[in-house]
Amino acid sequence: MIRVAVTGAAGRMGGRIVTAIKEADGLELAGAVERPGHDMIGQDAGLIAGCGASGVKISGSLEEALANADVLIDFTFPEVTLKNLEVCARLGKQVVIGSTGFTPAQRAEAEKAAAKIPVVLAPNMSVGVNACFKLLKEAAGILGEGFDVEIVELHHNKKKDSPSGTAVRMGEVVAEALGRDYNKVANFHREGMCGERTKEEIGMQTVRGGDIVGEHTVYFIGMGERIEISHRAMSRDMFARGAVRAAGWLKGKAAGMYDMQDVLGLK
Ligand SMILES: NC(=O)C1=CN([C@@H]2O[C@H](COP(=O)(O)OP(=O)(O)OC[C@H]3O[C@@H](n4cnc5c(N)ncnc54)[C@H](O)[C@@H]3O)[C@@H](O)[C@H]2O)C=CC1
Ligand SMILES: O=C(O)C1=N[C@H](C(=O)O)C[C@H](O)C1
Repeated sequence: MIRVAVTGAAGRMGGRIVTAIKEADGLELAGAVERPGHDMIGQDAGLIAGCGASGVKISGSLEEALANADVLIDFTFPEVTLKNLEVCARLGKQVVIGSTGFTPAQRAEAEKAAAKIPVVLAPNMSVGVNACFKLLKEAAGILGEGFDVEIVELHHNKKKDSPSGTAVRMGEVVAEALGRDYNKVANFHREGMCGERTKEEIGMQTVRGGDIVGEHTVYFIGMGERIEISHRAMSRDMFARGAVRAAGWLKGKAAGMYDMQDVLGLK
């Protein structure tokens, strides 16, 4: 049995992950953590998630939640994730990270911790989005320079980072396939007399509102034709199932940084 602890256990993703662990074969919930001072500390993690009593109380201490766990699933925020990674590296626990919004410096810090323990870090745990990454590489390779690339993402009004981690990864995949540097060609802002679109830029547009779970479209816009590769998430459950699958996959893996493409055998 693989014993899993979950951070952000009372959050939007945390509750779905607690439920997905309950539904998975070969894994069990061994710990749950929330931000110190959170109202749900001391409550049963399964009851808070709505999937029935789990016998695991939400703790305010990561060390306490990890005491009986092999692996941590962390969907919180980059600053919190990096602190949690440090603790896991010290205790020799495996980690699955779904948090998004890492700066390049924060990403480098995560890579450093992953030299000591096996870590899966992915901005999107769904099979569909990971299939889209492959399709985008192929589409960009076929369409080449003749098509303008624009990426639009839509999410709920509580999302804190922009653009989404998934949109950034989509931009990186397309840029790499076209021989461009995403950090140089991503254009996040057009306003006023900003001039004509350059051939190289990749436009990154963000929409926020209501309860949209997550939608991403990459437009390849040519002269007289347009290709759109879209993914729409209808619930958070497939993200949670992907994270749980990654937690099972980590068993026996060497220290290092992995992503969902590794877990799904798409590399
Ligand atoms: N990789 C993927 O497939 C997906 C990634 N995400 C990402 O997951 C992250 C979380 O998203 P949501 O669940 O919507 O946010 P949320 O705000 O609902 O949940 C985050 C939870 O973390 C808790 N938290 C804050 N500080 C903490 C600490 N020190 N220790 C333990 N818990 C702490 C908060 O109290 C909250 O309950 C975001 O970065 C989001 O972009 C979301 C969906 C899918
Ligand atoms: O915050 C969210 O909700 C989501 N975040 C991820 C991202 O930033 O790409 C994945 C998903 O779209 C939901």
